[in-house]
Amino acid sequence: MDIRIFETSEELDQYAAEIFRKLINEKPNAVLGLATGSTPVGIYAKMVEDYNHKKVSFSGVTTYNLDEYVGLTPDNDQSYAYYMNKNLFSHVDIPAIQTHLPDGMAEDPQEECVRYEAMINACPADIQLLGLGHNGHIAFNEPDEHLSAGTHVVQLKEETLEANARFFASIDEVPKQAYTMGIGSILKANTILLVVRGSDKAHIVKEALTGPITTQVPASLLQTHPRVTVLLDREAGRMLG
Ligand SMILES: O=P(O)(O)OC[C@H]1O[C@](O)(CO)[C@@H](O)[C@@H]1O
Repeated sequence: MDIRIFETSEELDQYAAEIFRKLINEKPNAVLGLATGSTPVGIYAKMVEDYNHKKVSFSGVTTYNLDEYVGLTPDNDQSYAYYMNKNLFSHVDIPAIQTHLPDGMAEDPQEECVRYEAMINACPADIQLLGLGHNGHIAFNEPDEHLSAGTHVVQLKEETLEANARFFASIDEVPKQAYTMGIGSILKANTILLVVRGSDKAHIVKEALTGPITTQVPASLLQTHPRVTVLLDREAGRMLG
């Protein structure tokens, strides 16, 4: 595991965007696994900057997002489809047909999971970007006695609803269910890029990266992957020896 700690968020964003730029320049038809939440916003901004400076083109790239809320339409400003358009897709030259998220409005959630999982399996990610939840969740794989390997619908934990309430008018508006790639789907990526910021995540960073591998800390399963790069700001990395 390659762990890097950055003095500033700007340096972290720059470094992460460079990883994507190099990959895409070497492999223009790269498959990117993408994440949402507050963590990757600055990284996407740098990727857009690189595109504007003609350092990279996304025209051949395919993307798969980790998750989506159940019941939100793509034009709902809290859906992850909306987030991706706002932060990345609408600013670069990626054709919409090459971008994929679970369909929050699918009529049959079970069928939607099967459809999404089949797509990911047919096209494994060259790189998977991940944020980290305060309880150790990755995508929406919440701590539990058992974790699912494939794409599935999850019931979000109270702490996740609380953490994500900041994006909604009130906690009651946060959808209670979400589609998420499973841990097995995530671990199929060739390379994993875990990004964490902030002092409030220092404890879970230490637990996930150096503690026992347990389903109670879903991110700890990343310790089993051969190619993981972890980018931390100084605050998130403060508890690592
Ligand atoms: O980047 P944030 O907003 O702290 O969120 C961390 C994690 O939580 C989620 O947003 C889901 O709650 C993930 O998609 C993300 O990786």
